[in-house]
Amino acid sequence: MAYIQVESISKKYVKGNVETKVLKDVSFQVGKGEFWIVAGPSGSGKSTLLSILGSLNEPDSGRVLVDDLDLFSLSHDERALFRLNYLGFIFQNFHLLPYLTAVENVLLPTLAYPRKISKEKEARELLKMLGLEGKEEKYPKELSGGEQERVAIARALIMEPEILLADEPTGNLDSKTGEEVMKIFAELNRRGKTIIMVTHNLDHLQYATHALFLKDGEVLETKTLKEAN
Ligand SMILES: Nc1ncnc2c1ncn2[C@@H]1O[C@H](COP(=O)(O)OP(=O)(O)OP(=O)(O)O)[C@@H](O)[C@H]1O
Repeated sequence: MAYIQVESISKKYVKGNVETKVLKDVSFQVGKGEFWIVAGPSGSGKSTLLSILGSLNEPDSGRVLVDDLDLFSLSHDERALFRLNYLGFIFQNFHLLPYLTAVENVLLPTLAYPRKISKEKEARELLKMLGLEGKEEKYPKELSGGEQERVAIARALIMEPEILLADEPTGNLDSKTGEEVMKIFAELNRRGKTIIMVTHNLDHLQYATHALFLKDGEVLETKTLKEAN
C-alpha cells in the first residue's frame, strides 16, 4: 500500500461562464521516504495539485489517501489536525511574518497546536542545523533570500512532519543559493522525509527519487530516477 495515494483527481475552476479544467484524472502513488519533483509548464496545474495533496484545496472528483486516511472524507477540523501532524509547507515567497524574528517565525506552528507546547530549544537547533546560528533574533528583512528560505524550512520542520510539500522553493533564489537549498532538501530526504516539490528547474531532478511531469492538467509521465533510501 502506497504512503500517499492519488486516485483520479480532477479539478476545474469556473469564472463567469468560462470553465478551466486544471487537473484531469491525475493518479500516482508516493512511497514513504521518496522525493518527488512535480514539473511541467506554467499553468499545467502543479500548484493546484500540491494544494490538493496538502488538503488546502478540494478536488471535484477522485481521492487522496495519506497513510490510509481519506483526506476529503475528513471533517474540516480533522483535516486541520492532519495537516498539523503530517505536513510541512514551504512556499516560493517564504511567507515569513515581518514583525517576528527568525526563531519566532519557526515557532509559529506551535502556537496553533491544540496543546500548549514549548519548542524553543528545537527551533534554535533547527536554525543551527540549517546554518543560521547567530541569526535567531534577526527579522526577515535583515536576512538574505536564501536565509529566509531556510527559516521557512525550519518552520516547516518544527512539528516534525513526515511529509514536506514545497512549491517552487528555489524560485526566488539565485542559482547558487537554490542549489544550497536543494542540498538541504536532499539531506532531509536522506533522513527519511517524504518530499513532494513543484519546480520549473529540471536541474533539481538530480536530487529527487521520482518525477511527475504534468501537461495541461494531465500526467504526461512518471519516472523513477533513483531508489529511495
Ligand atoms: N483559484 C483559481 N481560480 C481560477 N483559476 C485558477 C485558480 N488557481 C489556478 N487557476 C488556473 O488554473 C491553471 C493552473 O494553475 P496552477 O497554478 O495550478 O498551475 P502551475 O502549473 O502551478 O503554474 P505556474 O508554474 O505558473 O505556477 C492556470 O490556468 C491558472 O490560471
